[in-house]
Amino acid sequence: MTFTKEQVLAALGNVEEPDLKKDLVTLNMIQDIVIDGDKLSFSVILTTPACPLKAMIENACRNAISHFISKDIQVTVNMTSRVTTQKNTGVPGVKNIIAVASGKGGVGKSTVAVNLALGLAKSGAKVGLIDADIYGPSIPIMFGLEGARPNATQVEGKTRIEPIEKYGIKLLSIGFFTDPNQPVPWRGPMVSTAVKQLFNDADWGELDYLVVDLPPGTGDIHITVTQSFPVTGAVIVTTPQNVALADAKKGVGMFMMDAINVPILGVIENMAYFTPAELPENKYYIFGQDGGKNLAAQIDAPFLGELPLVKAISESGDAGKPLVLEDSVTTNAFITIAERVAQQVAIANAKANGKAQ
Ligand SMILES: Nc1ncnc2c1ncn2[C@@H]1O[C@H](COP(=O)(O)OP(=O)(O)OP(=O)(O)O)[C@@H](O)[C@H]1O
Repeated sequence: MTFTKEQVLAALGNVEEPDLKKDLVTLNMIQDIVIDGDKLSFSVILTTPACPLKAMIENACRNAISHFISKDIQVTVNMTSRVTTQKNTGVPGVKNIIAVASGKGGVGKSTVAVNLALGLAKSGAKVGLIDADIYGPSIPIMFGLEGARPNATQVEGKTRIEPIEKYGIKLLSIGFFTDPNQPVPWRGPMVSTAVKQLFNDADWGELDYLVVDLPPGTGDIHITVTQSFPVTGAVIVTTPQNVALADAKKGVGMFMMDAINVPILGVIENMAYFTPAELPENKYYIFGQDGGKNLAAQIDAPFLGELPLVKAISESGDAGKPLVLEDSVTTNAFITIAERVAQQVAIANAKANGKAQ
């Protein structure tokens, strides 16, 4: 049997990228086509290694070859990825900045930021994490890094900070530079300078995603981060109670202001329901149901998922080994959320680059 590269491209031109609503060939996602007798291999370059549609796209490619050319071709599909970016993130080497925000404190914003960063890294992406929660930096504890001090060197008269590497990601926390027992009287300009240094004076190297844990509410740090660096988008964490939702809405309003204008990648509902460890099938919606989903609908943003209220989440955070690194039902919930965030980043980039319908 003989077939040509042109036939392969024509067949794969029928496979649509479901999020970007264009075909894989137009999007330049098909590469390395090799034909050897009745054997065919090619690569599909996804927009993120955390693509939740990976299996579906691979199947669609196989079906297209079988349907449009022949059932007898032995197809090898190499699913790979190149994380997309917009023109300039303002931090050299960093492709995407993802801000994690909440209206109220204590809703689990840091827990989500940490597990999101590690979930993205688990998929194979290069990830960094900045803890910009100047009022209560909790990331050192969640990584078992209390008291750690990153190395800083002077290069040509400028300070270069080396992010700490743990569990496969690079991280910096404002907590590494402050004494946890001393309330620091941070003032506006000092806060801005300190946070900007975490971005500008650190050797982040090449990163697909830089996740930023913002302080709760809306304030100086939000303005500094969003105005100094082109943030790809913000993820909003809320709990289901009305008070939390009302505050989350205020937070969303800030990102949507003309002067800030950061796309909302979606809403995550944390502590959505309680589930006892011995009865994981049972879900008790003790704080009410669908609050996060309704908020997402109101602001016309994607709903990225629910996380249960489970002891393992707080225990793992306190023990310095975030739950996404373990193997549990809740781990899967975090992984799904990380995939959906990566998907929304890819959509935001495609829109900004005029590549999505
Ligand atoms: N889904 C959950 N189940 C159980 N405990 C949780 C869950 N999410 C967060 N926690 C716990 O709740 C506490 C607050 O979480 P976290 O520090 O992530 O919140 P935050 O919104 O970042 O708070 P802050 O106001 O300090 O910014 C922590 O002890 C954390 O382990």
